[in-house]
Amino acid sequence: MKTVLIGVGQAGGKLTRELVAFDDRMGFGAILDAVAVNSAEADLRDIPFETILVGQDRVKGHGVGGDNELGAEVMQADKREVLSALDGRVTAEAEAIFVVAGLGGGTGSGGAPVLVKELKRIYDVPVYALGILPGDDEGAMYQVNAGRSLKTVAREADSLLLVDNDAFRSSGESLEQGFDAINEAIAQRIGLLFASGEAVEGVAESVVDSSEVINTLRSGGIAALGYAAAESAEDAEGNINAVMSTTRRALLTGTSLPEATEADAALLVVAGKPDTIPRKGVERARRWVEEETGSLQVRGGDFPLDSGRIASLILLGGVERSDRLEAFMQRAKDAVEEAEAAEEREDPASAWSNDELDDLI
Ligand SMILES: Nc1nc2c(ncn2[C@@H]2O[C@H](COP(=O)(O)OP(=O)(O)OP(=O)(O)O)[C@@H](O)[C@H]2O)c(=O)[nH]1
Repeated sequence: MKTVLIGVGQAGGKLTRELVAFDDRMGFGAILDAVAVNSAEADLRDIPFETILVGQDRVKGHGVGGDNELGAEVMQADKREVLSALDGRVTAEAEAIFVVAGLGGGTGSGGAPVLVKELKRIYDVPVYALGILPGDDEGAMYQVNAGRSLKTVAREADSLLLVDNDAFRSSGESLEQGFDAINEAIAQRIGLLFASGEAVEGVAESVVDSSEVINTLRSGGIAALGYAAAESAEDAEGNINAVMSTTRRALLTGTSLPEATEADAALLVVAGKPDTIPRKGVERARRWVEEETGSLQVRGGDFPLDSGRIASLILLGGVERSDRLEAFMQRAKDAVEEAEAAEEREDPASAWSNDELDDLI
């Protein structure tokens, strides 16, 4: 799927940089172009593609300090600059636009929904968001920002592909220490998804096409991506069980949004050397995904790749009902209530000016 990426905020910019690096390293050519947008000048310094500084008159290049309403305002005020930087980058070849952002901060969390809405008015290709959820142990501000941003982005975008930072975290490591490794892991999975419609090697009928990705995301709402890989056997027959077990692991323990298994639609992509991909194993795995997700729309396809490993990549569309998401929204709602209670303690009159309390979930 030929894609144009827009990274917003620090996390958005770093993850976009990682995605571009992975696509280059693998020689896929699925990412047509990328830009990074931020209100913090320092965060744009290490970005090797076009950058746009927003909100300079308001925050003087210092970022919005986690204030996502300010993040939305500066994006709204400077949207013309961002959109004109995209001119000529979203070419006729582009099949999708992805806005990439951490949902817990200020610039990405506030700015991404504004940008998605504008892009949808201008372009005919689907506009997706790739949103990063804050870890469990991040502060209340991050949870509140992410709860609000998630709702708005999911409404505005054609689909919001969610990545939970906790899903990729190694034990004993702080979230910050792990960011580089987390970004690499996410970039590998999402990068394979972008490339999986590109069919670099092989032209068999079973090869997955970009339209399968788009159709899986068509139901809108929230999406997740699962991945697992194993050593490949020499031939297809020897990989029947491997495909089944990588598919199970991809869905049950390898998704970007843990415990998201119920879905409206799914796409199972099996990547590996064409003559080692077992038709029987792929069909069996696809039926298993159908049962497990409860979806009758499970698409499937191969991703021919010259590799000694065999991998399952599962894209899930419409995972709003997942326990993990409900738990997160509850966490965000609790954090909002706590913040409002603290505000009321300081200023009792503020209780009457606030109507957002019950609107979060
Ligand atoms: N996966 C991942 N998450 C990150 C990274 N950096 C920050 N985050 C997460 O993103 C959220 C913070 O968003 P940032 O992108 O740093 O903030 P911002 O959008 O630049 O906004 P301001 O700094 O407030 O202007 C937190 O929940 C972090 O856990 C990163 O490199 N990778």
